[in-house]
Formats: sequence, structure tokens, C-alpha cells
Amino acid sequence: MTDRTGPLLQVERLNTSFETRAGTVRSVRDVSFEVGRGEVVGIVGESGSGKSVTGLSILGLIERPGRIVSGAIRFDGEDLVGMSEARMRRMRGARIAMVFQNPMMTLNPVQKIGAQIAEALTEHARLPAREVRARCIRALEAVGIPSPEARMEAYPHEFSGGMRQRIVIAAALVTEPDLIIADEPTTALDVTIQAQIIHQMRRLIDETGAGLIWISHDLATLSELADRIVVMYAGTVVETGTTAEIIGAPRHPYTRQLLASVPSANAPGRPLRQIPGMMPSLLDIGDGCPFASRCERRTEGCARPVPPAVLSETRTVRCLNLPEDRP
Ligand SMILES: Nc1ncnc2c1ncn2[C@@H]1O[C@H](COP(=O)(O)OP(=O)(O)OP(=O)(O)O)[C@@H](O)[C@H]1O
Repeated sequence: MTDRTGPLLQVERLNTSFETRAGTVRSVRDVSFEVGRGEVVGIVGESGSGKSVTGLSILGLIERPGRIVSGAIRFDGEDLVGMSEARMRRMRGARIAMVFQNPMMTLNPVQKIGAQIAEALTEHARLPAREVRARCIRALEAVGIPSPEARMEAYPHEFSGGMRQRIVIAAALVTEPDLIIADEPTTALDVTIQAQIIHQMRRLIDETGAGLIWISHDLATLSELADRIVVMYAGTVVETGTTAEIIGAPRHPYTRQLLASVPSANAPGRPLRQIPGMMPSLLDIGDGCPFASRCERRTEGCARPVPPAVLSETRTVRCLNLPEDRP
């Protein structure tokens, strides 16, 4: 049963692990967040914090030795956890789309791009050829490809890196999905191109009312694009809030340190501030606060599980020793 009044996506207490010879890698632990219609939610965190595994869990793409251990992923009111592979595949094609970092891995080098985008469409719906063509052109226009009709006949190598990434986004958009999950899609690109793509994505989400999850290690990019931000550290969500709250008044000690390491927050010419210490291994990690070993505010209680505190309708923070309101 679908519920059009609720949020588009609700991830509730998600746990995803990988069984390895060395032990259980608990990549995603007790992760909860929501995405509304027409909303962009950014997931930020250092490398290895569980961002991609969260995205792949939503897409039903966790493969052995990994599995979703517990939790619910409700999309339009329906739980995706435990859905049959055949239905999940249809969901991925038609209603939930994904965009990954490397367009060359997604695009077929020997097929014209028009045909590749059309394939995304015809795999899941039987449509007249004229309609398919019109929709492909619309998708290319939407991501800012000039002369889309002529460009449909070109091969991937005839495009620049930025244009190729736009084509991958167009292929994800052509089915008019309700939810798009983008995993570091602009990381490899020039900052100017990044800014253009981000601007176009924002416009698209505003126009179509789709939901977008944008996974990134870069808070500066997210501040331009996201409505809300989910901060992940060592597999858990440490803080969620509106973009203005996270950027303007971070509460969790990790979020504060992460912000302090963003280049624009540093004086020019000075080296970036690194967060001292290392992220703990996710192998058989306990349930206490994972940031405790690097945190100046840690106390004995931090070794026990720290439930997320709900500070307001938009804000949760998982910390026992919250610093004052403003840094
Ligand atoms: N197939 C797998 N087998 C074992 N461990 C895995 C597997 N896939 C991911 N992991 C582990 O899960 C943890 C989270 O990885 P994930 O890729 O989600 O991090 P991330 O935040 O997306 O990092 P990055 O920014 O580098 O992509 C890591 O410790 C990683 O080693």
C-alpha cells in the first residue's frame, strides 16, 4: 500500500554488515533519516563512514557477504527490506534511480548515447519510438547538454568528462524517478563544472518534486545543494539538521571538526586542520560513541550506547556532552 501523504523515504534503524574472515564489519549501524518529496538530503562523512553502503542498502544492492541485518527502508510507504529481487529490480529501473561517480564505468563506449539513454527507458516501459526520442531529448536538455538532438548520435568519447557525467544523470532522469541516489557524482570534475551540475540538479528537483540523496565528503558542495544534511561517522548518524543548522550552528563535536577542516573555513595559505586521531575499525565495533577516542569532550558514559537526542523537528544529535549552542 502506498502512502502519498508521508515522507517519500524513511530509513529506520538500518543496520548493514559484511561477514568477513576477520569478523563482522558493521558498516551501517542504527541509521535513521527521511527524505521528502522535492527535497535534497546530503549525506556527508569521511571515507569509510558508511555513506555508500547506506545508499546501496536503499537500492537493494548489498550483496554477499553483506546483508541488511535489521531496520526498515520505507519508500512511498512500502518496505524495501525483504522485497523480492524481481520487484526491487523494477523499482530501481522505474522509480528509484542511481548516479555513480565514474561515468566511464556506467556508459558503454561503443554505443551512441541516445541509444543508451533510451535503453534505460525501454527496459521498463513499452513506449512508442517517437515518445522515447522526445523523452531522451528532454532529459538531455534538462541537464544542460547543448543541441541534444544532434548529440544523441555521438559516442561517449566525443564528450568531455563533465558532459559525460551529465549524460549519466540524464539516463537516470529519463524514467522520471521519484527518488535519485547520487554517490559522489561530481567529485572527479572541475569546480566550475561541479557548480553547473549542482545548479541544474537543484532546479530539476524543484521542478519535478523528486527526492534526491546526494552522498559526498564535501560539505561545501552540500551547502549549495542540500535542504538537509545527515552527518555520518564510523557507520552511525551523529547529527541531522537543515543545511543552515549544520553549517551555521553545528552541535556534534565531530560535525564541528569536519566543518573546521573545510578549506573556506581556514585562513588562506594556512594548511588544512586535520582531525587528530583515526576513525575506529568497523570490525566488531561496539555500540558506544564511535567518536569518543578522538573527542575532547568524552566522558565515561560515551562508552555506552548513545541514543540520538531530538533537539527540534528538524534536528537530532547523538552526543552525551553537547557543547553550547554556538561554536
Ligand atoms: N563488500 C564489502 N566487504 C567488506 N567490507 C565492506 C564492503 N563494502 C564496504 N565495506 C566496508 O564498509 C565500510 C563503509 O564503507 P562505505 O563505502 O559505505 O564508506 P563511504 O563513507 O561511502 O566511503 P567513501 O567516501 O570512501 O566512499 C568500510 O569500512 C568498508 O570497508
